[in-house]
Amino acid sequence: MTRKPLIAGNWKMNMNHLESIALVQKIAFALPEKYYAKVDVTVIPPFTDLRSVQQIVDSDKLKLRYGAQDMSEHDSGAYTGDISGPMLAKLGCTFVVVGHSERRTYHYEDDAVVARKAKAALKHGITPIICIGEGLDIREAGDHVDYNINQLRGSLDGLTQKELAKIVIAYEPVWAIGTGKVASAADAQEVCAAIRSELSRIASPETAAKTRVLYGGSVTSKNIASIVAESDVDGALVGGASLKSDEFAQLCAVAAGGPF
Ligand SMILES: O=C(CO)COP(=O)(O)O
Repeated sequence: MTRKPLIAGNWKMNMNHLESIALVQKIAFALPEKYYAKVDVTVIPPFTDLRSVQQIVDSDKLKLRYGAQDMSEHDSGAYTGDISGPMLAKLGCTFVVVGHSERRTYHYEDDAVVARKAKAALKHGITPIICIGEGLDIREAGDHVDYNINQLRGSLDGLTQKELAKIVIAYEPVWAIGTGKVASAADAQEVCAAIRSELSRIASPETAAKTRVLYGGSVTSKNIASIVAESDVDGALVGGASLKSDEFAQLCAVAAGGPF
């Protein structure tokens, strides 16, 4: 089965709403519409930018999609500072990242809460991009495959078969995030393939065959070609390189098999 690659630009805590308007317009200009037949592209701005991004995407009928970097497991209520699935759905978000290693580290999110957030996203028609990934100590000990599979199981706990068929997984080794130390294409393939076989067990072979498994960690327009050439890597979750319009557009064009 061929899976359409997905490139997700995670802006993290960068870009105010005015900057977000400029960046989306520049990406739209730099990546001609024809590329969207071969690659899905989404930006993942901070919450404060989503309304501005929505307005640009809607008014210019862009094929670019957008999503949020996190969401609450709850629909509403006394959860100061949190943002709910219904709020994101109302803003037209297609995706939400859950379980990013920065949330796991700085906000102490564990697999159980990640799984509940993923379930909440699906309840509101938003596709969760569920992140897993090992630290350097685990990689050096050679335990990375087992570690990621355990994290995957925990982060999917309680999802029904129907829900499992609607998710995106992102493998982001923590040691490769923001460090310039990209995993080799073979390293990315090893874990992404293991994720797919586990999905085949906990969901079904059909679901595993159609689920997009992304790689993230120091992805640029220079290394994306070798990463997406791997049979089980279906795109990338991109941090730093998603903040520059030309670089991000180039990266998406290469993921589409271009430039053409
Ligand atoms: O964490 C990441 C995307 O979610 C990766 O960040 P970098 O691409 O900056 O390494």
